[in-house]
Amino acid sequence: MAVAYVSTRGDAPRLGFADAMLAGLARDGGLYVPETWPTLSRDEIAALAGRPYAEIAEAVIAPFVGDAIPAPTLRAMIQEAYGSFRHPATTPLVQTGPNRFVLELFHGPTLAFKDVAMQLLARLMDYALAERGQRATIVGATSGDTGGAAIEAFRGRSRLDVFILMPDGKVSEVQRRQMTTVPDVNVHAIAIDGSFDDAQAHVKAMFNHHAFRDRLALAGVNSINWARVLAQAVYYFAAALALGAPHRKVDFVVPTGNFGDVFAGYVAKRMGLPIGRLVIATNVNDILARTLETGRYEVTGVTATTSPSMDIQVSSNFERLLFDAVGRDPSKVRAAMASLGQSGAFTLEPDALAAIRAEFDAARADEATVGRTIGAVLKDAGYLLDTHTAVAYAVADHAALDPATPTVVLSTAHPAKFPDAVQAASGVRPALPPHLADLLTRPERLKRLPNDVAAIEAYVSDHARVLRDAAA
Ligand SMILES: Cc1ncc(COP(=O)(O)O)c(C=O)c1O
Ligand SMILES: N[C@@H](CCOP(=O)(O)O)C(=O)O
Repeated sequence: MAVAYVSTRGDAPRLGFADAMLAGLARDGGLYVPETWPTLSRDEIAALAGRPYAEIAEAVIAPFVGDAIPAPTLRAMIQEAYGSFRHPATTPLVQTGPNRFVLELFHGPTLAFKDVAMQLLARLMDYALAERGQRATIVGATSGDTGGAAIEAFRGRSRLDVFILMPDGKVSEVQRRQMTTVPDVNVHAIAIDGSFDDAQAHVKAMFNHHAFRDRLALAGVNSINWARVLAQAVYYFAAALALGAPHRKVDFVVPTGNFGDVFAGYVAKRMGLPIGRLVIATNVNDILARTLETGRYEVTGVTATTSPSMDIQVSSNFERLLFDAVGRDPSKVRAAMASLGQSGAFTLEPDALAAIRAEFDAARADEATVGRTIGAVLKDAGYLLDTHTAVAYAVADHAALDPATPTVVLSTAHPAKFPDAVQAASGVRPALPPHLADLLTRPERLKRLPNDVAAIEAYVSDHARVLRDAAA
């Protein structure tokens, strides 16, 4: 049966899978979520043990897609998407200690976990647009990895232009170059004089500017897009199955910024995967750790760290969790988001906080701890962590988790994306894999714009092929 999608703010059309995917942000400013959670039975989960990643992906994703895409077409897209990964397991597990595992999510083309969802999303969106004979204009915000993964996945696609906003000077050189060295005409890398939170706010403002959104046929590739989160739920299944699920529980520790990745773990749990604890690991930009501690979600300034992709204060997907935590009452979500817009904060009701604490723990790791962790894990386990993964590894070291339950630390990026920080912490300078070996000498193309949504809208309007074709 087809699942329908509703907005967390309750005032946008109820949509099917393809429309929700193409919509990105709901028209009321909320995020689409499934109206009900499809589940897999214990036997259905058990039957996936030992199956290839693509088969697990199909079993997890198909119930959310319903009849929007014929099953053989979906299967082919999934197989093609993960065929581009450099590891046969797609997302392999590496044991680094007693009951401690690292889930390597960085074997896709841009060396970050974003590839897992983005390689599939590009195929899903292309298919949906081709079915309708339409084009779209993607606007996205990045703190480093979403942009590169989106550009790689959508480059050269005739139905889509992609405009990515990054905070100028605040992503690593490798991350910047993955966005600026792609010559395809449908790719536009834009640096704004602001933070990731500013970039994300501009993207949401463009979606909430309905005349602009409709004229450009805007689409989103950030985790505001439900399909992104859905594709990320798959690796929780793959990892847990490899460690004995559904016959035993697994805990996950997730380096967190925009709350998409750890929310995907929550989705897997809602579907029936026996996950124990979901641990939110933040760097010193610790809004989520503070929220779980105090019940108050309060935005403060962003501090630059060695894990730049997690230098985020406004965690978009927290709104999806909030929706469930307040009993799916959209008026409560609207009130919280209005308060966030007006005063930069909202307070969780005691029941909502208790519901969140029932599933999640949260803690932060400071810069010194992250550096020490990279050095210690290399020394003790012979394993080189990237800085984001190290945040989660450090949090896992101190979390009150059951030692008898396997702990999986999500490794969201390859260390070679952050060579300076990793070298400073470990003495080892990680090398880029062969397909990116000449990245640092490729010519760059980057547009710099002020931190101003009107200037960004003007640039997108001037360059989007949707409008040029309409005018021709
Ligand atoms: C390497 C890396 N780790 C962790 C995160 C945080 O993930 P999320 O934003 O889904 O919480 C990001 C950014 O999304 C990232 O690029
Ligand atoms: N950390 C991300 C920020 C955007 O997150 P998303 O999951 O909502 O796309 C990045 O690296 O760009």
